[in-house]
Amino acid sequence: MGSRYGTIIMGPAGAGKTTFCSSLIQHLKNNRRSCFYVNLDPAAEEFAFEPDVDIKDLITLEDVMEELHLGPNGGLIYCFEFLMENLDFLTDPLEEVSDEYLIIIDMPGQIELYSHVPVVPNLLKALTRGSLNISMCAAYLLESTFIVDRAKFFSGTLSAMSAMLMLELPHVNILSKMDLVKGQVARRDLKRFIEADIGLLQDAPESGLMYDHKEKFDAGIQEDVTDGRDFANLNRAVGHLIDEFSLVSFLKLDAQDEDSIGAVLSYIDDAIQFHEAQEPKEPNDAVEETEMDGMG
Ligand SMILES: Nc1nc2c(ncn2[C@@H]2O[C@H](COP(=O)(O)OP(=O)(O)OP(=O)(O)O)[C@@H](O)[C@H]2O)c(=O)[nH]1
Repeated sequence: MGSRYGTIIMGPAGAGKTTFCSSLIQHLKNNRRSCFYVNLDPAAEEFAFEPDVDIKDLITLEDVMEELHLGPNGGLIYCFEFLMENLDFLTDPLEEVSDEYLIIIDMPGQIELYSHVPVVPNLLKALTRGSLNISMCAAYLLESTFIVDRAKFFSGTLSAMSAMLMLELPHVNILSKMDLVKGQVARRDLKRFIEADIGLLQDAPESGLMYDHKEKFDAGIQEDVTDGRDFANLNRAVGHLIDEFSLVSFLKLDAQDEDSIGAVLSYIDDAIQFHEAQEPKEPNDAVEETEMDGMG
């Protein structure tokens, strides 16, 4: 069991990470729970709740891009490497956080951070091992509106899977912005996406065409059929990969809905075994018993 408990909120740009953090903090406050909010996005601008630790007090993306003439992605990697060299900036305040707090870490949206550069795995190792010993769950957000475009959805699913494999943490995948999913067809489709049904990749097996290609096919628009088949084969292979891992499923999130936030939080709590840590500890029990004895 950890000494501290936390969740790291990840996902592509605009997936709703900061909004989810704010809703989660509000929900925790409503339920008289304590939280410790860490912003690790060196380009973040506005927060509904002021972070307890903000990477921008150490380094900002704007300064790095200006002074080192780096682009946004290179600049971001530099910011994280700088953070790793000055890790006390983050670990010292976290040392003060006790086990009844939920530590919430808001991350930037550049997905290369979760796919192939080692800086985030290294950061997480530093937080989850050693004296901090944070029991941590990764929450990976994808926009539910992606369901209108299956190729995007599956590329999102692959990015979630890549993060799961690279970070080696308990993982909760979340479909955000559920309030934007409207209409019967969208809701019917959604059911299949929640469990990442690979059959979706083979919706048009007779033609071997993907959704977008099928629409063009139905509309009589000429396409290079060989490309379509290759694409379908690739999709099938990707589908089997996702299926074989059986790891990718999604929770639904509407950041404006208190029940929806509560449901996602309960998955996070389970993943990090938060409630087990809050049960009365034996030494306290012993103190209570002694006090009871004294009263007699
Ligand atoms: N309708 C709806 N909009 C949402 C929801 N969550 C976030 N948004 C909107 O989506 C946009 C992006 O939200 P953010 O929370 O800034 O997303 P982010 O993932 O932190 O973005 P980056 O930090 O740029 O990667 C904002 O305009 C939000 O208001 C939601 O549950 N429903």
